[in-house]
Amino acid sequence: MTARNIARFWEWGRKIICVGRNYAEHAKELRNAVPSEPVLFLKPPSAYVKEGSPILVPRYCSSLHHEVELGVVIGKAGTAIPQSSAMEHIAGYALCLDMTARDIQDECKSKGLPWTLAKAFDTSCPVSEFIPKERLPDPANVTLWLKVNDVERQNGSTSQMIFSIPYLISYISEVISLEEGDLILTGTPKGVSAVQEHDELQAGIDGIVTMTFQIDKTW
Ligand SMILES: O=C(O)/C=C/C(=O)CC(=O)C(=O)O
Ligand SMILES: [Mg+2]
Repeated sequence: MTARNIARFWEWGRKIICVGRNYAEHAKELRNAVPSEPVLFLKPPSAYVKEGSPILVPRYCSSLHHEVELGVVIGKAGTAIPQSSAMEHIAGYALCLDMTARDIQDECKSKGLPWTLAKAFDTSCPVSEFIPKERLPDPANVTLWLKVNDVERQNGSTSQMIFSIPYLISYISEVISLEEGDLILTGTPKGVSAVQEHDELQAGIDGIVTMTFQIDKTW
């Protein structure tokens, strides 16, 4: 079998594990309590979208929100990984968007239902190019930003995360074994807002990566 290229992790069909409410200011802007344990949910591999293809608004959604997040790409499989060796399991990073059907999420929350329709639809996980680990030596201190039609909406540092990357890898891998090519979305800083058809989203990590996506309708 040909060796797969980790730089094209989004083609591997591996799982996407998302962490929610990992920034206190974002938890507060949505009137949520700051969590004492990580909040986890999943996206399927069909959620991936790369630059050049549009982010699609699900037919049933009337409030699609952007959430810019640092993604961690797993390079070495593991179960119950100790925090002390967690960083050894990372191959690299990607800038990611956790696109969220906020109206549907609110409805799910009020009914006590899972967030699948709000978080796991096709194109709900736009990703940048792969960032090799060596290019981001201090992932706990990088600034993520996002603009909609050239207006800045999000700008936050990963230093504001409640749960660190080693803690998240350890916590997740106690429950869900991590495999090479898996992606962990580490949560969004404050400033999430709604986008419309034809909007242009630009996001970046200064000096490391930028990416641009257009919003389109599903039909
Ligand atoms: O609980 C809510 O109202 C919303 C939570 C999220 O969407 C969590 C995230 O995905 C995040 O914090 O990044
Ligand atoms: Mg999120």
